[in-house]
Amino acid sequence: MRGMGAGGSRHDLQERGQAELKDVPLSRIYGLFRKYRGQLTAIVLLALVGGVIGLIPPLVMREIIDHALPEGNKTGLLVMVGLLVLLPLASGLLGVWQNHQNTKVAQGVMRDLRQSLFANLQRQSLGFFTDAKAGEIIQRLTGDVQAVQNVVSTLVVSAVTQSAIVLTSVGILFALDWQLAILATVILPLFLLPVRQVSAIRKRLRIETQRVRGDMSARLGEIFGVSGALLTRIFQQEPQQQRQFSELNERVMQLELRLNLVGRWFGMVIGVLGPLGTALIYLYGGWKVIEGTMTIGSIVAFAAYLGMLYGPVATLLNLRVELGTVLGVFQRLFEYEDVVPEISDREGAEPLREVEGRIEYCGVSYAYQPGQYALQDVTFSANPGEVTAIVGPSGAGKSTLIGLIARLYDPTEGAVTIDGRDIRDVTLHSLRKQMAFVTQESFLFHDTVRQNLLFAKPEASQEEIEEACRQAYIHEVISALPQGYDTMVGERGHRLSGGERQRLSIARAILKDPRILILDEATSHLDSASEAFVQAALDELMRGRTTLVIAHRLSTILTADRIVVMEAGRIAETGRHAGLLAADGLYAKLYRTQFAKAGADAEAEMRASTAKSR
Ligand SMILES: Nc1ncnc2c1ncn2[C@@H]1O[C@H](COP(=O)(O)OP(=O)(O)OP(=O)(O)O)[C@@H](O)[C@H]1O
Repeated sequence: MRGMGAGGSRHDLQERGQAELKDVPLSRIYGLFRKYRGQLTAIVLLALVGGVIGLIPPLVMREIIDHALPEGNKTGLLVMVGLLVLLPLASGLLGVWQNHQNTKVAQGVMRDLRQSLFANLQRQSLGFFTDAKAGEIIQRLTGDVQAVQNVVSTLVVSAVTQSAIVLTSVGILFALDWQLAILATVILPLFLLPVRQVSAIRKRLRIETQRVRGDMSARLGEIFGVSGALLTRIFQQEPQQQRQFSELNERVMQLELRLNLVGRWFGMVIGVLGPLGTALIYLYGGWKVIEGTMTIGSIVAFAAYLGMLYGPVATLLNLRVELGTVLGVFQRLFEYEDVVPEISDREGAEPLREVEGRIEYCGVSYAYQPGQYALQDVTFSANPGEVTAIVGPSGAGKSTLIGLIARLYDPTEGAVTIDGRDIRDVTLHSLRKQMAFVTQESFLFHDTVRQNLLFAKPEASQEEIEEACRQAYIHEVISALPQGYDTMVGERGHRLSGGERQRLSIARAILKDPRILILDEATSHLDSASEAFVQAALDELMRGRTTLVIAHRLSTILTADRIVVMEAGRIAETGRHAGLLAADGLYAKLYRTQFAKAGADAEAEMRASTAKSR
């Protein structure tokens, strides 16, 4: 199956909330953190020191109550109070530093992960993006990676330091009074039992909220993208979208409310249980004080320690749920890292040097899905400098055919060669350097006109850019824009007209100056003036290059050196216009239904506009 990787095929990529330890190789997670292990050790040590410092104040209070006060020792009192001020200060300062180090490590790991995922996504062939949802890719690269932040704070720091704090506190409790300590260690887990239940509920709610929020962003992206906004208005779907959105919106609100309410209840239970524990300690401990077997200072210290234990114990109880979530995130990220590109350089692939431009398809078949052939046994050649027009009904396999020459896909059977070399034997970079694609949808990035042009040739000078634009009959239009070549083209180039966008993408191809040109002529009808400009620009572009063109224009098929007629994935006929017309086959039928009509329409429009201008 295409796209199979160690993490499975891209079709298997799923949204998972939780994962088990056995599902995720820990060594791989460790690998991500390895280069930060020095910093991590420092973080854990700092957290331990901070935690231990935090444990001292109750002992100081015991000293004040049991010794300084009864003995009237003012100096001792001053020293102890000083300690009560300084200790939290020291632990606070350590906390700031440690938190900064935490974030540094987490951000470093996140940066490395994003970089590695981005690089792997860039290597993927087109098929990957046809199947994956853009929103999901963005979610993994931003949202999921963000979740890694929790790993450092939750797992590394919490697990180690909280365990240390709990162990030390329990040790101190036993040293203070072993009977009371046994009582405390028995009642504490009872009080904390609801914590697990509540956090499991909160976790579920949080995952659900994130999912609904994700849906909301995806919907908003579609609805308010220029194409979506246009479609909505044309089909007058505003009220329906309003309704759908308000449902989602309501759901987000309800979920957030429930999440908050569960949180509040939880806070309340802890708020009540905490003092209840303290009350029990005072009851039992107070009894012992009255009987003279325990000091007042010890009870105060004891109660303080007990209060300090709730947080860390709750965190430790939650650790399994947290660990599951974190592992789930890593699992999803590793899946993306593991998708093996379908198309990549073969071992020992050599660069394709300057070519003459002879293209041959030798017995090429291609199936998107096993057994379902979009192309079957296609054989033809395109001579250097000639124009080969590909025509055929919708779904005949024309786009698939031209995609193979740039190795957007590799043939299931057969081979495509350039100047006699199998294109799978040369490096992808050098292959694609030899060709330019002008597609139906002239995609432009949300950037300036200049940057969009430089995409084809980053080192091009202003003169080269302008020359290419002159040849594409677009220079005048650009010069008349408010900031000329520095004007932003708007989302997907929607500031420019369809014809202008096409000419800009033609200028981009001219700038690249390739030997091989792949064209997918737009089916949309431009007005005759625009059409004439686009045609003139295309003629300029095709001159002297080997051109494969999915033809929709009459002029293209009339002047083509060869016409390849496709039908249901096979070549039905090849030849030139006159010969094919005479043969009275599929081409003649297509010509009568599509091309002759398109030509007549264009001619009529041309005549009308000339009459009007007179
Ligand atoms: N990504 C894909 N996955 C599965 N099948 C596909 C995919 N892309 C195209 N196909 C199928 O392959 C066949 C050929 O499609 P192709 O786009 O090459 O036709 P076409 O001649 O360019 O059509 P049109 O003129 O309508 O653009 C069609 O049956 C189509 O449904």
